[in-house]
Amino acid sequence: MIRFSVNINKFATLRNARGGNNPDVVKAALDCERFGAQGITVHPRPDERHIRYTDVMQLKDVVTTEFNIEGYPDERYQQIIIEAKPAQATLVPDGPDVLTSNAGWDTIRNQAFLKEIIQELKKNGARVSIFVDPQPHMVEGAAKVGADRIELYTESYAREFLVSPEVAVKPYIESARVAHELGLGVNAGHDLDLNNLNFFAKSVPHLDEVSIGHAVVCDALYYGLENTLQLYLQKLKV
Ligand SMILES: CC(=O)[C@@H](O)[C@H](O)COP(=O)(O)O
Ligand SMILES: NCC(=O)COP(=O)(O)O
Repeated sequence: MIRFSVNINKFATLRNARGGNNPDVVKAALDCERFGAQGITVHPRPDERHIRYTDVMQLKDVVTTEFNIEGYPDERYQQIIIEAKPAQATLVPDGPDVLTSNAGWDTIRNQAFLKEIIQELKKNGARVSIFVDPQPHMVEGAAKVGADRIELYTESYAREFLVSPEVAVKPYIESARVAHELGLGVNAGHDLDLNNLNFFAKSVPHLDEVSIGHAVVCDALYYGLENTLQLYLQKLKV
């Protein structure tokens, strides 16, 4: 079974646009769980443009599915992991000023840094996943630094899917195989949507989890949140 984690960042973007508490991000997380999500993902960025530190601290007490916290592992992020104790910590190499995540880790160049951070995060009981491009040597690097899982960065899949789904998915199939052989779990995310998800889920072996946020919230505007989550869950039945 491929697990579906809903990234709730964009609920917070909408809330922050008016300064009040509408939509209520905690309620959104609980509703996503009620409608079938098997995990809740957040990516609290340093400028708190969507998820805030205080959201994470409220969510940690109420999320009953897998809580996944993404972020660049600076001191602020490490402190969040210590306090929130999520089931999964997903390390992303984003600079503080990026619009959204735009690359995977260079697991070779950052070997020493990642090794040390991962050891520390694991002391807090978190499973550690690292965000990588679909390149077998980066997956091998992820195993060497002690990650439990990789998250395959699917932006290029989503873009190239529009031209040729088979070509787009090829590097992901290869990377997932390598990860599995090395004993790593396989997550995936970024720009997955109702059009491209089923082909990805059917094609990529050993897929444990996808995290999807932006498209879920866009689709919910048209179909409603409960229907939208059901549509995504259907696409993951392979
Ligand atoms: C790590 C990742 O893949 C991202 O998709 C991320 O969580 C999205 O972040 P934003 O919602 O800030 O664009
Ligand atoms: N890890 C990817 C994620 O959480 C959501 O990415 P997106 O669906 O908002 O692009």
